[in-house]
Amino acid sequence: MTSNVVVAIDGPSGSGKSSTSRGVASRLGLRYLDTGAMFRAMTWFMLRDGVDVLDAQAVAARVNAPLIESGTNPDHPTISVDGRDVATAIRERGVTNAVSPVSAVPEVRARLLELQRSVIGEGGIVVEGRDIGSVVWPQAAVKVYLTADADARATRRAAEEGGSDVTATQASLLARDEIDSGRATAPLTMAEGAHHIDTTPYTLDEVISQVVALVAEATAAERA
Ligand SMILES: Nc1ncnc2c1ncn2[C@@H]1O[C@H](COP(=O)(O)OP(=O)(O)OP(=O)(O)O)[C@@H](O)[C@H]1O
Ligand SMILES: Nc1ccn([C@H]2C[C@H](O)[C@@H](COP(=O)(O)O)O2)c(=O)n1
Repeated sequence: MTSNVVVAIDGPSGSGKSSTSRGVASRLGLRYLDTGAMFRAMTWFMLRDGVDVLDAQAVAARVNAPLIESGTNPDHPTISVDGRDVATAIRERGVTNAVSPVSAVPEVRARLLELQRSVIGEGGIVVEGRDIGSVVWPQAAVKVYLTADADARATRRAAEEGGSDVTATQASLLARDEIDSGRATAPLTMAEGAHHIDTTPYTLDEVISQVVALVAEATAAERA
């Protein structure tokens, strides 16, 4: 009975959205959509095209040019731009530093919103980002807002990157949070009806189990 469910997972940078969402989708046999990867793919395209990413008009003028495609298998998610696999390229520092200003351009959000909704379609999917429960799919059966202390987020991310400097990593995460929370269109916010999970004291497996339990509860309530 979870087949058409939509699970919306939002939260600040590095709070555990991707790992939790993939784990939940895998356990429940659902699809998975990483909307951050779509914004990163758009940013990668702009940088490759030589667009000044701080010039909102220049970004808006090119917004319809790239074909962005997301594969939704949680065990092997993919992302491509004009048929080219950009899964690794979109995680590079240049994209990470430019993605928040590009994401604040209303035309970028409008184009990707349409794409995100078309992928969600009939449901059966875990979708993660910043505005999924508030804007993209406010009718989601389960909405989760993940957070973690800035120290925990930076330590986890630095370890994932193979020992990056924790202080610099934390500064980068917090800078993105500030732009993502402060933008005029679809800012990062906890959606109405969302369950807040502070992941700081929990292992990834424990957080996945908590979300799986919320999905079971919501789908049981729907059946009753
Ligand atoms: N509950 C947890 N306990 C310990 N480590 C965790 C937990 N959740 C996630 N992690 C680890 O923290 C790191 C960041 O997690 P993840 O990439 O899922 O965050 P995110 O919110 O999707 O980040 P971003 O917004 O930058 O895409 C990863 O290395 C992940 O394995
Ligand atoms: N729904 C979303 C998802 C992502 N973004 C922007 C803001 C993030 O800083 C950036 C990269 O996302 P991440 O890979 O860190 O999840 O994309 C957004 O504005 N809305």
